[in-house]
Amino acid sequence: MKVINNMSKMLVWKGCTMASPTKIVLLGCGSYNPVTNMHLRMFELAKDALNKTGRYQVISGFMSPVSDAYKKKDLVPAKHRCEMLRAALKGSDWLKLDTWESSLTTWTPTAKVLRHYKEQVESQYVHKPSPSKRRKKLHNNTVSDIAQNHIPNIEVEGEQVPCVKFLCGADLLESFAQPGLWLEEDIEYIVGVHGLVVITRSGSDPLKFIYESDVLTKYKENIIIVTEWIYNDISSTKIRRALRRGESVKYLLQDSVIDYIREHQLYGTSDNKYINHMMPSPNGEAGSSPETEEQSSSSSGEISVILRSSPHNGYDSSHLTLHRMTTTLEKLSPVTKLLPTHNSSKVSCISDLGMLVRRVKNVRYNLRTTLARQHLN
Ligand SMILES: Nc1ncnc2c1ncn2[C@@H]1O[C@H](COP(=O)(O)OP(=O)(O)OP(=O)(O)O)[C@@H](O)[C@H]1O
Ligand SMILES: NC(=O)c1ccc[n+]([C@@H]2O[C@H](COP(=O)(O)O)[C@@H](O)[C@H]2O)c1
Repeated sequence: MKVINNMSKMLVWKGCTMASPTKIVLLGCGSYNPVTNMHLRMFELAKDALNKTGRYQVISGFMSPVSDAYKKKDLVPAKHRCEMLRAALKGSDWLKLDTWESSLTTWTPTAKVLRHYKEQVESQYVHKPSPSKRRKKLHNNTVSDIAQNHIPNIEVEGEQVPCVKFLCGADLLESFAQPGLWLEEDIEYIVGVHGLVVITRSGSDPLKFIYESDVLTKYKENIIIVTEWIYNDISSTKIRRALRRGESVKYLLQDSVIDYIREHQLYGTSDNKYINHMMPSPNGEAGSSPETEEQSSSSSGEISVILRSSPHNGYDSSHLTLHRMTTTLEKLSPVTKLLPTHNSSKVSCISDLGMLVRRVKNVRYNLRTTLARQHLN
């Protein structure tokens, strides 16, 4: 009983009661180029941590991709980044995409995005539409919303205006110290008015960083650090690199995002048609009807053999099975005494651990076209 009494005292002292935790809307800003599982997980971590305090109740999370005007290296158009987010968020009932920031033709500092968001949330409470109207608008956030510049509606109960908190990784927090990157007054506004939820990231030390910053120390009560104990250093940069190199990104991104990337040939995947999915079954058949494509370059006399996971790839030249192609290659190398050379040729193939998969990427065999054809046929 004593414990409970002490606890309720503490909550009263903080200006809260167990019955009325502060409602929180989490806003994450980023490039989302592309959105990774870690971007999504950040929201889950933050929600759990805030709800567990008993002082807060997270009611919604919004992801706001930066506009094309940010001009970050390798940034694909906002249209694609929004679509990938939309696909990734289909599985969540509380996370949503906000296209307002990405729709602007100029880059918007994060403080301004937060201010805009705060105004939107507050205006929804002052002019609260009827629940039926709100429900109607809620799932209507399509790419065309970019033109409408509206913020998705927030499902709320009661009259308490939620607080908008900024969710970020510890690396973003530490970027506050980069000269010229953030305005002092913006940092003060973000931390002082909204507050931060910071997810730890490898190589960062947010506590030390806060200690070393006067402005962050001043508002340290408004900063909640959430430790990610399940070490996870996925970053969009690493994902783009893997895609560019034709490496699998499965289980790092949502499958729907991988499908979108492949369909639109983003991040250099047009050169690497095999980007995921293709785990052969134990009997040697690839799981998703792989196809191989033989292509020869008449000018150089070289041959490229490319595995494709798409069942309809638009080519009509002969298709080899995965197994046959692998075997053929293994036979060819010793016969022709041609070793893979690193700077010419392009052969992508996979074989298995128990049976097939070994993945050989971007290895080029200097084979004469005639010789290759003779052996392949
Ligand atoms: N693995 C991670 N752990 C913690 N925070 C992360 C992680 N990945 C991204 N974030 C955070 O997600 C937000 C959006 O970041 P952004 O889209 O720039 O992702 P990124 O993966 O860091 O991108 P890039 O690698 O392209 O710089 C930022 O606040 C960033 O700190
Ligand atoms: N001064 C600022 O408001 C400021 C500076 C740098 C990055 N950001 C934001 O941080 C987010 C992540 O940016 P990066 O992908 O460059 O880490 C983006 O939404 C970007 O707009 C804001």
